Order: sequence, then C-alpha cells, then structure tokens
Amino acid sequence: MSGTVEHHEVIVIGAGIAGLKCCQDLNEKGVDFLDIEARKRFGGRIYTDRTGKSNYELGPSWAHDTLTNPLFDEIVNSKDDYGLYYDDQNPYYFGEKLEDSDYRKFKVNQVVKELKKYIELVYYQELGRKDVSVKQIALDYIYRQRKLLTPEQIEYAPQFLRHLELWHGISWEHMSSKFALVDNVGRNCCLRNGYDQVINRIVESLPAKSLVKGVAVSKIEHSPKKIEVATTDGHHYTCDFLVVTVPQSILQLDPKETGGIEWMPKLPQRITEPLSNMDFGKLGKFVFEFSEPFWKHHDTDRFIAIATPKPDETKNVMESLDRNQVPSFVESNQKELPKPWDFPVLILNLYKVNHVPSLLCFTQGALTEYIEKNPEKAWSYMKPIISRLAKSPKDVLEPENVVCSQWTVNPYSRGSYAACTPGNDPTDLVIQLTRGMGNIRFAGEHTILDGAGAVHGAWISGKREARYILIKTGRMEGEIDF
Ligand SMILES: Cc1cc2nc3c(=O)[nH]c(=O)nc-3n(C[C@H](O)[C@H](O)[C@H](O)COP(=O)(O)OP(=O)(O)OC[C@H]3O[C@@H](n4cnc5c(N)ncnc54)[C@H](O)[C@@H]3O)c2cc1C
Repeated sequence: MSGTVEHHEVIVIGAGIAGLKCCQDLNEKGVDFLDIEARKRFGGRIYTDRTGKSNYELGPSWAHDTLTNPLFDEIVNSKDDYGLYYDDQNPYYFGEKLEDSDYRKFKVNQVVKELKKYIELVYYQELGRKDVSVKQIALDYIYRQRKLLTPEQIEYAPQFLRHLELWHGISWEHMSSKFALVDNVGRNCCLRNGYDQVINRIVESLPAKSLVKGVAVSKIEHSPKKIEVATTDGHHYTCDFLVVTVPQSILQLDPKETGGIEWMPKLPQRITEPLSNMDFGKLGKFVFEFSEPFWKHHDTDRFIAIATPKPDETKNVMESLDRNQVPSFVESNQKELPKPWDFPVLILNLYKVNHVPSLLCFTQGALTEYIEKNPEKAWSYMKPIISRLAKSPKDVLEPENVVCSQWTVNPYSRGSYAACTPGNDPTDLVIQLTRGMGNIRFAGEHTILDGAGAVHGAWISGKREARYILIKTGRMEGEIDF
C-alpha cells in the first residue's frame, strides 16, 4: 500500500450495533479508534423508517431473550422512553378461505406444538441424526402420527409450521430442522418508539471525528507485525487491532463485488470452510399506511396469513400415507413469480401497537427478493391477503404510502441474517471467528451462539472484542476466556 497512511490503535469496520458497541467500550477507556462504515448512515441492519405517519422498523422490531438480554436491561433502566410493549397476544390465523375459528376447530395449533416437540426429540435422542429440511421433518412426523391425525391436521399443521420462515427468512424447503426451533429465553418485547434510539444514544456518546460513513473498506493486508486497511475513497490506514463487524454475507462475498473485501493473505481455511457452510436469510418488511384501519380485529396485535396447501402436494401426501410410505416432497419452482397465498406472511397490526392505521408485513426468501426488487408490486401481492382481514371487500382501501425494506438489494447486507440450511452448523464458524486471527478480531450477529442472529447477540460480540483489546493492552484486568 502506498500514499499517506493514517494510524489508529484500533480500526473497526462497520457501524452496526456490534461495531458501535465495541467503539463505545473502547472510547470509555480512552482508546484511539476509527470506525469505518460503508453506508451513509449508522446502525446497519437496525433501521427505523421515519418518513410516514409513525416510525416503522424495517430491521429489528423486538428485543429477544429478555430474561438474559443485557442490552434490554440497559434499555429498561435508561431514562429514555423506548415505548416498550409486549405484542405477544395469541395471533389471529387466517387463510385464503379459512378463519381462525376453523383452524381452532381443527386443533391445528395443538398438532404444531407436538410437531415441534417431535423435532426436538429426534435430534435429542439421536445425536448424529442427519439434518433434514423443516418440510421433510414435518412429513416424517405426519407419517409417524398418521393414524392419529385428521385430514385437516395433515393438510394445515405443516403450513402453520412455516411461521418459522418468518423467523429465519428462508423457505422451509431449505431450512435446517435441527436449528429451526426458536426457544426464546423470556418474552419478546417491541420497542415502539424506534430501535434507532439505541443506535443514536451510542453515536451521540462517541467523538464525531472517530466515525467515518459512506466509505467502504476494500482491502485488508496483514502480517504478524502490521495491519493495513484500504478504503474505496483511496485512504490507507494502519492499526494495532482491527475489529471486522461486516455481515457474514460480506465475508462470503467475492472481493470484486461492491462491499467485498480483499484479504492479503487470504482468510485461513479454518474460517473459509465453515463460512462456506452457512447460509444467509432474506427476511423482508413491507409497511402499508392507510387513511383509516379498515380491517376487523382492531385489538389483535398480529395476524398470520397461512399459505394455501398445494392440492397436488396434499394428494401426494395422502397417497403415500395410504401406501404406508413416508411422504417426500418435490422442491417448488422458485423461478415462478410468487403468487399470493404461496407463502406465509406475518402482519403486525400497528393500529393496536402504535395507534396508526398501518400494517407491517414480514416475508421470507424468494418473496422478499421479489418484492424488494419490485417494490411497486408490494401492494398488488399483499392486497388479496390483507383484503381477507376487511369486514367486506368494498371496505378495502388503497394504501396512501408503502415503505419497503431493501435488505437483499443493499450491497452491504445482501440479506437479513445468518441462517442454516440442512447440514449447516453455526458452531464451527462461531468458534473460528471468536478465536480471531491474532489482533484481527471479528464481531457481529454471526460470531456468537447466545443471541445468534439478534441485536443483543451482535451487541454482546462487540463488547467481547472491546474487552479483548482492553485486556491485551493492559487497560482492563481479566482473563481472555476464548
Ligand atoms: C428484517 C430484519 C428483521 C430483524 N428482526 C430482528 C428482531 O426483531 N430482533 C433482533 O434482535 N434482531 C433482528 N434482526 C437482526 C439484527 O438486526 C441483526 O442481528 C443486527 O442488527 C446485526 O448487527 P451487526 O452489527 O452484526 O451487523 P450490521 O448491523 O449489518 O453492521 C455491519 C455494518 O458493516 C457495514 N459494512 C458492510 N460491508 C462493509 C465494508 N466493506 N466496509 C465498511 N463497512 C461495511 C454495513 O453497512 C453495516 O452497517 C433483524 C434483521 C433484519 C434484517
């Protein structure tokens, strides 16, 4: 590297929650640092849209694991009003033709509960068991319980299980069943006044000169003696410690792509191998703002639109069961344009939560990609689904404003967060990234198991790496326990 070189004790790449938390802890101990962020704003995957009638979360909505979430504890004890709200009333389920009361009559939720227990049990009882997709394991369960299930339960319980797609952002056909179940430690709490407040508080506490935005890191050259960083605006930096907090999708990216980073020498195989064994989800969020709430159930926090079972698939399943065979599935053609009712959709009723006549829809994988690429099609896709919530079709209003997430099309995220397809195991990658490469450290939601994929996990990982540096430089007492 040539030209003027600026030196900092620590360089942090990325100013999402992991990078910013790391900077906050370093700053408190007087460490000289520079945080380089590619986007023109701070916060990364935390993004609160404030262009409409209310604040809308296009990234995270909830604090998870609230019994063991140290960031949440800080939020609860802060002077700021985050508008904490538990939107965890039972959701209202509805389908193309069926209502919540129908699914209740069929006792679908009871079967889904058992199906989840079945998934837990099979991997617990047989540790080396081959990981299969969520869709396949649902069919295995149906086969096992075939004499005890009604036709409606066989048809709809697997579709209910697909709500997991709206956690992981990938299709159930491609989702690891071993890592699919979500067992939150404590209730999930919504930050009604905006997650961006968490980011703003940290940014306000840091010296402005130590935060650079709108500039991407393009190259990292390293040897045991020297770490050098080059950016897209032609600047060169050296540092004693480097903390890399870019998303897993960016670490996996070809360096020639926008956002990609060239490593010299290349990342070691112990990191690249587990990296290539991980997937990245595509959770999307779409807000529809109306002049008034035309939907029924004003008092319900959440609606879940259940995908319509495909008649030929149901027929195949029934025929396999008649033949006493485990049903198997044919992968659906992702190239077809998504049709309403092909996918489950989670809808937050912001009239209940934030007192605005708006609905916030969550989508997964192929559907997210499609709508994020074609935001003008968001309403035409959702209209038939949302219309089912109206008292009568003539009550349905056109939205006054539509706000769409852009996670899959943004070069610095390229999706939502780390996800597992069958056979993936996040443990190895987490171990290798936590171990780091000497003074090159890694933080972010993909570098931690407790809080993996979540805001608080990313926050804890940023804290972990600041602590590492503070101990290594003699500013903090303690043992490095990883
Ligand atoms: C739609 C959606 C919903 C979610 N819902 C929840 C939820 O309800 N609760 C929850 O806890 N979590 C949720 N999450 C996950 C949560 O948002 C993330 O886990 C967390 O914000 C990740 O923080 P991070 O610091 O690891 O990464 P990021 O926030 O992505 O920060 C990394 C930063 O690196 C920057 N960067 C990338 N490449 C470069 C480069 N070459 N040079 C410089 N900078 C670069 C990026 O621009 C980014 O700002 C959700 C995420 C999404 C997308």
